[in-house]
Amino acid sequence: MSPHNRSRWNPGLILGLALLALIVAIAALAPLLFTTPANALGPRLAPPSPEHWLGTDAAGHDVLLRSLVATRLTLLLTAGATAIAVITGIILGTGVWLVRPWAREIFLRVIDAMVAFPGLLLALVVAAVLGAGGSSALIAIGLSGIPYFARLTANLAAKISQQEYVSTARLLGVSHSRIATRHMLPNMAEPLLVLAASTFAATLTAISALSFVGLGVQSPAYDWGKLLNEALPSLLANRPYQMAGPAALIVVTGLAAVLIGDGLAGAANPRAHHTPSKTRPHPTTPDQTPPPSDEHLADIRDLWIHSGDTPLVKGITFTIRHGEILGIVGESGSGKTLTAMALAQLLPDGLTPTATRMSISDLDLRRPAPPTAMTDAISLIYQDPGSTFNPALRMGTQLTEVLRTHKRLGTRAATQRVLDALRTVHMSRPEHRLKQHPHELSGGMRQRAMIATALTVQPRLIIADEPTTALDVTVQAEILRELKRVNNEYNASIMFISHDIGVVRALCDRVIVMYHGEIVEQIAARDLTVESAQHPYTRALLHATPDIDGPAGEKPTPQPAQEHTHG
Ligand SMILES: Nc1ncnc2c1ncn2[C@@H]1O[C@H](COP(=O)(O)OP(=O)(O)OP(=O)(O)O)[C@@H](O)[C@H]1O
Repeated sequence: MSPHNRSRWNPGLILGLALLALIVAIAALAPLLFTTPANALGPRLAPPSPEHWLGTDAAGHDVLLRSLVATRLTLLLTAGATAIAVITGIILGTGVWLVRPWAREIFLRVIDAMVAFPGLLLALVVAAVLGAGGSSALIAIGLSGIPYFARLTANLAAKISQQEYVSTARLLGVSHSRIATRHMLPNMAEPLLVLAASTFAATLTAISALSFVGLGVQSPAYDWGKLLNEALPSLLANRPYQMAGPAALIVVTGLAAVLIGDGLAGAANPRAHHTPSKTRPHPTTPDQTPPPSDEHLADIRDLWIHSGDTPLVKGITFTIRHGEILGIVGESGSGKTLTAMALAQLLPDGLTPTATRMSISDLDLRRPAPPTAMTDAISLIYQDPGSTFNPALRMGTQLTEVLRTHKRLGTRAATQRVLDALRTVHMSRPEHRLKQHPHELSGGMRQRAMIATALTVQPRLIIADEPTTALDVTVQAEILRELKRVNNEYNASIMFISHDIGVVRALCDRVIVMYHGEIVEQIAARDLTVESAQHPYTRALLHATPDIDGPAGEKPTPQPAQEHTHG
């Protein structure tokens, strides 16, 4: 989509709406005004003249008047068939991502097979079975459009279903229908509108084609396709003007649909109305009490994660104490994220975890845990604050969702809790933020909002997976300070995944070094120096880290991390 399409009223949309208004006006008025003169018989096969602008047909009907009268029936048939294809296609295409993986595979293969079958041929078969006529054409073309639309919707939904806000909604136990309607469909609205508009244009030609070959609308009714059919002998006899009326109306209507789809797509995109914010932080005091402290919070023993027969994480064992910040470092692909996702029960399809023990307090994470228990146990802060939130929903709706869904708080109480948390993490103008969409907040603000969400539910473990990698270096330091403060003031344990040894050393108490799916070293953060590290891989990592010269044994305040790339 080009940038100029992102304003609410763009020239394409205006032109499309004007053309559609014209066509709809013709559809509404022409049958009322011209049915009788369109049925009147005059001279046969007359050329264009002041009385008959586009001439007359073989029976002596005025071609222009019949083209105008046919508009209503053609539009109704096209709209009906489009509605069948679009609505059913959206339901199927979104639904496949909400069912179990094996059922999804079957559905997708069936849809693929149906897409491969030529749509018009399917429509011909259906029309032949149901008998020729307008309503059979409507059903036939509608049905033949479903697989195509379902496949496109499924492709869009595939991407959205992997977004972190959908994972989070699943983690929170939000119902399938709600995930589909609140989280997935609004984020597919833009491409779906464009697709619906092009489907309308394609349906128009398909319906007209069926009538043209004699399987659509039957006499005495007529649509544009039927008029083209009747004009065919004239075309062959060198009288092309008899086709001009229906042909021009088909082109204009199709053009209107495409222009509107493209224009609406720009308007439907919430990011199109971005107003950057210019406010400053507004610090206030926290009002929450620390949870009680025991010894070990998380206990993971012999955790394996397999993709088919391939082990990706190979029997790792570690614990996290209450109030501890555990760093996990290691090169890209060493299994850091998968370990975290296994704890959160959010491993991608196809990956299987096994462990002799995997628990947070008394919650056994080897079995599906109830959503409320998971919410109390774990909060996630992802790397990319841009995809953490649903771009179609206001921050207030998203930040209060967990409190409304799981803590059963009313909207007012939930909002108050969120506001307190936002103030705690030094979010500027928190009331205003709740009314904004995620794209209106900077990356740092979105990460603060994520930390605030963690504060509102007070989980026992916060998993932060490279939470500052996507941020500006100055913002990184602030976010790290907030994490440290949350840890200090609320005794929240944190599992902090990072590539940045300097940050890990500054922030964490203890560090796990991972390499090829195994833990090669567990070491106190203050010992994370070339001299103290035991394993050659850890020493190699430390050698490769330029900013590790802080005084050993002393824990510095988190400093702005070096900018680094994420593998
Ligand atoms: N869905 C999946 N299917 C198969 N293999 C996967 C899947 N997800 C990750 N892997 C593989 O598992 C290994 C560990 O991945 P993981 O994302 O945990 O690494 P990481 O240490 O977090 O890396 P990074 O720092 O780049 O995020 C990698 O080799 C990766 O290619």
